[in-house]
Amino acid sequence: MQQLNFLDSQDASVQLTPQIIDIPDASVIFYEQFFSAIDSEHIYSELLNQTPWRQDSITLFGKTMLVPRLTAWHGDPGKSYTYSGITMEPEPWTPTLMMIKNAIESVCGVSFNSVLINLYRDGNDSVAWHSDDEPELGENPLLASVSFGATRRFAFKHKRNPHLRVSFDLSAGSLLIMGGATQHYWFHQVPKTSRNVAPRINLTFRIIKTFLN
Ligand SMILES: O=C(O)CCC(=O)C(=O)O
Ligand SMILES: [Fe+2]
Repeated sequence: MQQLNFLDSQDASVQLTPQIIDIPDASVIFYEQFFSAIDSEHIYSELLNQTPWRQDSITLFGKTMLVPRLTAWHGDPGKSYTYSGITMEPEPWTPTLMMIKNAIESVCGVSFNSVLINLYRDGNDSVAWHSDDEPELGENPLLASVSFGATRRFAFKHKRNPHLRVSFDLSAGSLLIMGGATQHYWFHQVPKTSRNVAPRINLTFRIIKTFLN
């Protein structure tokens, strides 16, 4: 088995047993502690300092507002991505991002070509109900979501039966994998919280399709 706590090989506190999030019409797997606490702290401060954070705005129903979080987009050259009307050209992979990508690819069994990074500065930052179903992600996208920094709540809501909801905490070092029909049938969100929370960084690794793949 591959050594996953690659930054500090003395720290064996990683959890390599996946949990299945048992919801209908979806394929969701969760590793509560994929990266150790020590590795997670290290990765968090590297990402916080090295990432070219952007503050985007979106226009909805003629009203322009700031996106309630900072974002960055890294990936292979040419894998541009349109997200809520914003087209992003990818920044290059950094050694930190490559290390995370290699670690998660070893359990996902695919090769990701891009990553969207979100910085939730405090409890006022959030991501509203959505599904990652943009056409460039393909029919049944596989998304791997890694979190560092403060713990935030993550929730799923079924599109056809909104009473069907599941939520759980994403803490530092966790890995959530969504595949199969998940994006067809479910929305997800990270709601605002009135609790006094420190910043959180989330990365969603994605596969952007082009005419070549
Ligand atoms: O921050 C998270 O856990 C989720 C982010 C997300 O859903 C997205 O960027 O599409
Ligand atoms: Fe998402």
